[in-house]
Amino acid sequence: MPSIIRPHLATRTVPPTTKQALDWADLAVVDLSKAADPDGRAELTAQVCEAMRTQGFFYVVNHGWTPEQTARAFDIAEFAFSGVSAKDKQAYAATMKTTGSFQGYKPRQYWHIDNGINDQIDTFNINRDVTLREQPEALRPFLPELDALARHTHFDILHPILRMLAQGLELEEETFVDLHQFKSVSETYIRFMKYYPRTIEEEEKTNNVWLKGHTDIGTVTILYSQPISALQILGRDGKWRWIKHIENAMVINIGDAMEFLSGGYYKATIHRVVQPPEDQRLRERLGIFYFAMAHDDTPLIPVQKSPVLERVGTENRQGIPQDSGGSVITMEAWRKSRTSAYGQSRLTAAPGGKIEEETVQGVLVQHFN
Ligand SMILES: O=C(O)CCC(=O)C(=O)O
Ligand SMILES: [Fe+2]
Repeated sequence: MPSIIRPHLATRTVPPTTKQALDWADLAVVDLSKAADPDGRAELTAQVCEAMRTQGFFYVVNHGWTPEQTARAFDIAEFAFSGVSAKDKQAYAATMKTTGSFQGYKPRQYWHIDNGINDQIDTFNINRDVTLREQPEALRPFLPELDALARHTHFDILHPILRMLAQGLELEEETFVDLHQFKSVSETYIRFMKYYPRTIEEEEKTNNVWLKGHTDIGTVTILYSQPISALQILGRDGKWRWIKHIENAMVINIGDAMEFLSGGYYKATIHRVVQPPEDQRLRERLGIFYFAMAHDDTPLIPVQKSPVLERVGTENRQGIPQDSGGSVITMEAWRKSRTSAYGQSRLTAAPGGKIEEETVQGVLVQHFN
């Protein structure tokens, strides 16, 4: 393989982890190097399925990407915000409302959080096929590295996880991989995300919530672990717990689309982002994510012929998404409706005041404060 030219970039100083004792979520750590042989895979499958049926989140380590490669990816993520002009960010703005796609730059303050307060988050999203759209000139020299990042995450992390999720349903191993080909019409994309510290008023009016509790739209979300603590998951006991940073690990969770495809066997876990603990409060928080979606034309109905689903039945918390005529909808229709509504739609407060709701394609979607 020809080696990739790596243009010079400033090296980010990685912020220290918090010293505070937080109520950490106790998540499984999956050693992906064991996936190479069948016995190891069987062991991991049991671990992954248990994690998905209980916590809904787990870590992946030994995934074949070095700490140096991860650090470089964060340097590029930083540059995507600091090295691209405001004019270009506007020229390459994401058009969620009109296209239902997050591709491009989302400016700060686009999403409503609570009580009239909007987000302080920049996002930049790029399809895994980095050639699909034109990108800002400043970013073009980094496209080969972004391509490598997407391919690594897709083939070395996403696909092994999808194989285990299929095996957990006693399906043919490639069932979900076949719905997530790298070369396909689908939205699967890299996201860079930068959170900025907020004013006291913003903190007070949102109860310190930076990104409302939600489930992800797609099938599998892969988050590059980073040191600023702020991500929390909602436990089955109704308690929010913090996700702890593990160096060079990935944090994995599934989204709505996998919940639909698995007939509710794997559940999309609710998570949110809150103000970091005191010793990290003034820092910016930079994130890298890989949001996987099934091929655009995939109908979001439970996969057929799963002996597990035949035994336990499908119990889908959210039901099956369908259009106004009652037809099953596709991944494309789901992601577009959710994306255009997100942070913009009028939500209805559910009794108790903590949850707001909306109906998207016939399915109840909840947002937590
Ligand atoms: O910033 C994080 O850690 C999580 C972000 C998130 O949940 C999302 O973008 O869907
Ligand atoms: Fe999320």
